Amino acid sequence: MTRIVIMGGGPAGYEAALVGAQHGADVTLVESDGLGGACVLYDCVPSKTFIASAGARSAFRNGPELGINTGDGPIGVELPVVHGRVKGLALAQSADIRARVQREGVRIMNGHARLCDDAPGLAQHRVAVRGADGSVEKLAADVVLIATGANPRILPGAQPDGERILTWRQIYDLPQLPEHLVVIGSGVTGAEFASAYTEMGVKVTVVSSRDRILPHEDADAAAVLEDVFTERGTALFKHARADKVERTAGGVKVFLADGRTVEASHALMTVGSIPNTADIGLDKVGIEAGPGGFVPVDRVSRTTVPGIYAAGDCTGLLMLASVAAMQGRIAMWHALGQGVQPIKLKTVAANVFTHPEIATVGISQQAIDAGEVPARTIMLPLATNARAKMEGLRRGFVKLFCRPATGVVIGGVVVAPVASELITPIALAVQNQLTVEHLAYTFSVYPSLSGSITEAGRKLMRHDDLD
Ligand SMILES: Cc1cc2nc3c(=O)[nH]c(=O)nc-3n(C[C@H](O)[C@H](O)[C@H](O)COP(=O)(O)OP(=O)(O)OC[C@H]3O[C@@H](n4cnc5c(N)ncnc54)[C@H](O)[C@@H]3O)c2cc1C
Ligand SMILES: NC(=O)c1ccc[n+]([C@@H]2O[C@H](COP(=O)([O-])OP(=O)(O)OC[C@H]3O[C@@H](n4cnc5c(N)ncnc54)[C@H](O)[C@@H]3O)[C@@H](O)[C@H]2O)c1
Repeated sequence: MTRIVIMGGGPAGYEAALVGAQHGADVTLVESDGLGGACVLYDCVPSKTFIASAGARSAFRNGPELGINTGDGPIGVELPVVHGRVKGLALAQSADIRARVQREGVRIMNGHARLCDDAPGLAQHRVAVRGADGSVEKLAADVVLIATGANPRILPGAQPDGERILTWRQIYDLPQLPEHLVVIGSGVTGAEFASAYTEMGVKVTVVSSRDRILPHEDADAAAVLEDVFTERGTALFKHARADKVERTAGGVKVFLADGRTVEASHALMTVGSIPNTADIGLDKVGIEAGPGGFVPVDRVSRTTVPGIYAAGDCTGLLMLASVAAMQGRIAMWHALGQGVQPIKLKTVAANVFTHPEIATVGISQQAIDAGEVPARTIMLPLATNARAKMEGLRRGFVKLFCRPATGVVIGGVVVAPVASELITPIALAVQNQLTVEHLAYTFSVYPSLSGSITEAGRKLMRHDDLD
């Protein structure tokens, strides 16, 4: 029986454990915190739960326009209830995952795992597990999966104190909403929290080292979000690198590299993550970490050392829970001799949970504009969609990209309140190489936002006829 040791119980680790157990392997999963990993306990699940509360508050904004009276004062936020719900849901999901993994016959060990081979180049590997009481157990393994995830990056001049200078993992302990929150970093994490706190009625300032919010996302989508921020009074400092953050009598002061300063009541640091790879014995097996400390892997999750695989955020491939889980499963299928398809990042659907949401799949507009990929494109503003008008939605759009000659769908972007749901038909088309004709002939419900997707298909199809 193949002995598998998995280091880390996030989506990469626990999904791999389930596959290993399903294929009859002897699987041990070592986790130093809780099952579900940082994803379930501190990052993805808590943030999306918090954002759900923020969204519930924003739902009242259109009330008067739609003839619904929501009273004169602002809509209140019961923060202890919001935070209690966030933490409760995270713990419950972690417990569900633990129970499921245990039910499948996986041995779960609580402790810190470290590779401890006597020398690099051995066919079998060993993992030392240090428990909370200091005891150490050494496990022999035919296959090891490194799935240790990542932690918030800390700026040397901005040490989080959990009170005023915060990482995104500390905000759920705040007793009250900040009076004025400065969010440092405008990647996906920064944008999501800036949007959520804005929707909660908090004054927010975003400090972005780049020329815009969401520098890695679709530029038109980011422009919509910037418009929304402007409308809601959320300030955006561009080309602004934070050097340090200091506590003041009443809050925090952020010092920007160009000499400007920003004062606020609280600072939220969202300047990226660093992989948990420093103390896991990579040197013992001869794995050299790549730039930024990430473990280099190929598309079937192999490291440079036979028998040792890596998956998830510690590889830095694409820091998403869905990608982590798929990398973990692929590692197990490969290790256990199952037929396996290498991971294809071009078919990954992703969503930024701002208000409105921004969902993407496939080839980006940027790659098309740069001439890297030939494509025909269409962008339909939601303002032309009948359902959007009924709902009072003015912002947002659907973009669709297809191959010039064949009309095969190669990507798309949706900006809408529920873009995370609307992207699926486009993702389905990209994954299965469907054409704009397939979309055009698909019945969408009338009236519906997804009608804009089938209409985009029709618009691109008509181009075909004219070619
Ligand atoms: C604020 C935020 C929101 C996000 N929202 C989304 C989202 O909406 N959708 C999405 O797809 N992705 C989201 N992500 C990304 C997603 O959380 C990560 O991609 C995902 O957590 C990666 O899973 P993982 O298994 O690699 O690592 P993790 O979830 O980090 O799990 C790794 C686990 O390994 C454990 N560990 C570390 N070292 C050791 C060791 N030596 N021994 C034993 N155990 C160890 C850790 O305790 C941890 O529990 C978000 C990220 C952030 C920061
Ligand atoms: N909805 C989701 O799926 C979701 C949500 C959150 C995070 N994630 C994933 O997690 C990963 C990390 O995202 P992230 O946003 O946490 O990190 P990131 O590294 O993508 O963004 C951090 C940003 O902070 C900026 N920055 C760094 N130092 C700075 C400084 N001193 N001053 C001002 N700005 C500074 C960087 O330029 C960068 O734009 C991404 O791959 C993302 O997709 C996904």
